[in-house]
Amino acid sequence: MATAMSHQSIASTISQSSREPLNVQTKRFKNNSSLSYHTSRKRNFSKIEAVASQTSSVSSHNTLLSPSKNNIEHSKKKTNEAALILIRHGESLWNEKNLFTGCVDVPLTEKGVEEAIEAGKRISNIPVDIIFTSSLIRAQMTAMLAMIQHRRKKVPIILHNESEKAQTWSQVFSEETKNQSIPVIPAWQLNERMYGELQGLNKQETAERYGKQQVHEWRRSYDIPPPKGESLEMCAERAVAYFEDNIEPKLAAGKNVMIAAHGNSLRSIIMYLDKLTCQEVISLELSTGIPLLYIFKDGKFMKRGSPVGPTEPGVYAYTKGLAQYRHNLDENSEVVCS
Ligand SMILES: O=C(O)[C@@H](CO)OP(=O)(O)O
Repeated sequence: MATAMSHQSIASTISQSSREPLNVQTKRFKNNSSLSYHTSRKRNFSKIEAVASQTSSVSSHNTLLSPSKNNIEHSKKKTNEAALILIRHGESLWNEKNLFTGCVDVPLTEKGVEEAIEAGKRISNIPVDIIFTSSLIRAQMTAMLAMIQHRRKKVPIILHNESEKAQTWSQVFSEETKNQSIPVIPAWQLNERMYGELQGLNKQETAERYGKQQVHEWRRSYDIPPPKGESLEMCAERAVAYFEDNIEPKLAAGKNVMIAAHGNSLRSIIMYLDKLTCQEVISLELSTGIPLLYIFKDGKFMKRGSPVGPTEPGVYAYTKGLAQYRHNLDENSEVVCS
């Protein structure tokens, strides 16, 4: 392992320029980086859909995402308000073993499965039209397990856009079925920060070997990468760019979005949403399996905390749209929950 890492304190290594809010930095990345930034039952459902929102699509290649008649109708009712749910995956087998995980693709533990189900219950009354996940199984398991709890009972379907054949072979040919589905878009850009030569090492043992301070810098500083890995800044460069280019346009079109990702890719996105400084993000910690709600309105993100339960009244008071959606779910509960 490379050992010639900086031993400066976190405070002294964060440069003046790196204290700029991330939105400023992101613009700089874009300029300078070579990285690519780039019946009654039916009526009831329609009513819920109309409130939940709205429009079409990421890519015209995938039939799940191409605008159906229903969606075209909904697009007429487009609002500029949408819900954004962020969720860090449930506990993984390597979280349990206290190993640096990064981009190693390990599944959830039983506790992680339970956390994902619990998270799903907490957000079961909040509309979700499209899901973005990392390409890693722990985030995808979390998204799927959470959505199985959702009252709307739509089926989350992973879009396979890795090749033309994969797209063609996974097409759906029923409009009705499409309308009862939620597209799940995997993106490597939302993956956990690549932990370099720390991946697979025990966190405690690494601290004993290299010193607590050094390991803390590797884990929580903004711009110090672990040996041959990504710093949070590098992770933000790809995760925030993906968010801006692919997720924000969906929210702007009134789509309700859920993102299932990782501790550090989500820390970098939250840094962008909350306009945190490089100092402030250091102390930001995310628990596994805890959903966080934002409302996107008029181009701004409003932090709404973590819904503690599906019936928490406060959550639905945030916007008229959410309250109406919840009301419609309750009115049609015998249909929706069957
Ligand atoms: O090991 C990892 O990939 C991450 C998240 O579990 O660890 P850390 O908390 O050190 O960023």
